[in-house]
Amino acid sequence: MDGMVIEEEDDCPELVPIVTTLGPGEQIPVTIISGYLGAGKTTLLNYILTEQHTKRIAVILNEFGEGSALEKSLAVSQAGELYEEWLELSNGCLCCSVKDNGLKAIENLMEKKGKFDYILLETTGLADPGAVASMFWVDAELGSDIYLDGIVTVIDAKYGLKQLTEEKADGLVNEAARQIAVADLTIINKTDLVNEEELAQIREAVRSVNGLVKILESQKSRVDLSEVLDLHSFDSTNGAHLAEKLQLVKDSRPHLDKSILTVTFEVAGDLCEDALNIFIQDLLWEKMFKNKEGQPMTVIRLKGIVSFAGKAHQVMLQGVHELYDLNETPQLWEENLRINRLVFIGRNLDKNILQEQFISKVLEGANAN
Ligand SMILES: Nc1nc2c(ncn2[C@@H]2O[C@H](COP(=O)(O)OP(=O)(O)OP(=O)(O)O)[C@@H](O)[C@H]2O)c(=O)[nH]1
Ligand SMILES: [Zn+2]
Repeated sequence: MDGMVIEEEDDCPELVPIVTTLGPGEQIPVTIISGYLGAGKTTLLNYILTEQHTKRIAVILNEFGEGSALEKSLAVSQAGELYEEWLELSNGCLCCSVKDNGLKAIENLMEKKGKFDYILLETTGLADPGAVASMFWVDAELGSDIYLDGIVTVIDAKYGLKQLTEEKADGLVNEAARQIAVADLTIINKTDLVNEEELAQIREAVRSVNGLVKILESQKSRVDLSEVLDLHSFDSTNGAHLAEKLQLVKDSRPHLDKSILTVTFEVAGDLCEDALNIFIQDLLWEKMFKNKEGQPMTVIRLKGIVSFAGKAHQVMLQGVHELYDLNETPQLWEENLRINRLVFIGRNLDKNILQEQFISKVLEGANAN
């Protein structure tokens, strides 16, 4: 090796060309499993692995090891058999680690072990699942083999309420509330530890944060897996299902002080597509909208079905943090029944202000400019 420059061993898993053996539409779903410390995430993973025998499932666990080193375990399960591979990641921050290395690590593993049918990703208890979700979402646009199927948040029936009401310094968003805000499905676990009244309280608190989320209850994270896997939460071919759901959403009562909550409204008519993009960007990126107290509205999750002038099909709107997407669904509008429905989950949201802005800026014909 005389005279040769030896490159430092990189912490990054080696780069592997992505050989796509999957046909179109054969992408692999990723379900993100989030939840506060000790809520029952690993218990849920283990339950899925023992119950689900027909799928080859890859599990990504993120646990903090000694010091700042994060050890990342990749395990593959088939018919309940587990084998593991360890990846050392230099970065203590999950979302950054995943952003830089995670997808490559998954693709790398698939190279070596063959394709999986499903990927489960357990985030650490304090992680923001929205940040992890965004990473898969961005990649989906780059034509990845992997797509985000849904975000599942496990909640501790006994301590969940306390975790939700914990005040954060400097106006930071409570992590437990954030995890519920971005979830497609929540599982209130450890129901054996509470009575009916306590269970009703936590259920109500979850609903007050996220008016759209499905709520299951469990002991030892035992839930019907058909309610957890293959949710297709972000799939525009699922537009009819979302449209139905949006009709049932109600504004949530602020349950907790300064909390995250859900607001929803519907407006009949056609929208201007460019104006909608500007409205969403002003809201998500520029944080231009303020509530009556002058605090900027922060949207964590956004969903909607909207109607564009001249388009026969319904369009699905999806947003997580600062990312959003508009996709045409297979659903056709019924003439004269074009009703835009939007649901916003976040902080400092003022429904009336949002709705007024939406009508004056985005609705065709109502435009004052
Ligand atoms: N009583 C009771 N205990 C449970 C239930 N589900 C899980 N546990 C226990 O709660 C503890 C935490 O469960 P985990 O599945 O490790 O929780 P986790 O969310 O993965 O925890 P972290 O990864 O440390 O954040 C374990 O001791 C479980 O056995 C339940 O339904 N009832
Ligand atoms: Zn765990």
